[in-house]
Amino acid sequence: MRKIEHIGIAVKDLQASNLIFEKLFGAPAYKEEEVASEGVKTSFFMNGPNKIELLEATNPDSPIAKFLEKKGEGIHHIAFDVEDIVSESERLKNEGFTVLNEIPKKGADNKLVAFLHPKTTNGVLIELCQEIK
Ligand SMILES: CC[C@@H](C(=O)O)C(=O)SCCNC(=O)CCNC(=O)[C@H](O)C(C)(C)COP(=O)(O)OP(=O)(O)OC[C@H]1O[C@@H](n2cnc3c(N)ncnc32)[C@H](O)[C@@H]1OP(=O)(O)O
Ligand SMILES: [Co+2]
Repeated sequence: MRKIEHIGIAVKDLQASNLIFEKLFGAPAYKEEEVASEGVKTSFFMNGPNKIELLEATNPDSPIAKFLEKKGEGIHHIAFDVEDIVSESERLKNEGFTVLNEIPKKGADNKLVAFLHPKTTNGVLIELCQEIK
């Protein structure tokens, strides 16, 4: 695992939250993207070297819809940049973490992604991200 790639924030209304984060950072989202397989609409902001991903649910079975129901809006996951997502997932599995998808999935912003169950990471959902070259 290398640096933090992004922090994911669950929101109820993406457009309303875009306005809040645009005011916060003084610059608009550089990208909006729907990822149907995850049941989310996303927007991305850069602030210096840091990336923030806002996520709104697009259906009631989405992980974001469930999270909002249980915990409300707020930080949903921390994503780490990895060079090789398959070998890093394997390493983490061998260390005892529960890898939720051993076959990486296509995420947003040109990434392959895999998740570690928050029950094995002190209650924090961890996303691994490998850039698709
Ligand atoms: C846009 C693509 C991608 C990107 O490119 O960046 C994304 O970021 S996609 C983000 C959305 N996708 C995911 O989150 C996929 C991974 N998540 C999951 O597979 C599930 O959400 C889960 C973590 C396995 C939980 O699912 P499930 O067991 O069905 O939900 P429950 O609501 O019953 O929760 C069980 C348990 O886990 C706690 N929980 C759930 N989500 C989180 C979270 N984000 N952070 C911390 N804890 C979480 C939940 O509170 C429950 O705890 P207990 O009540 O104590 O049992
Ligand atoms: Co993410």
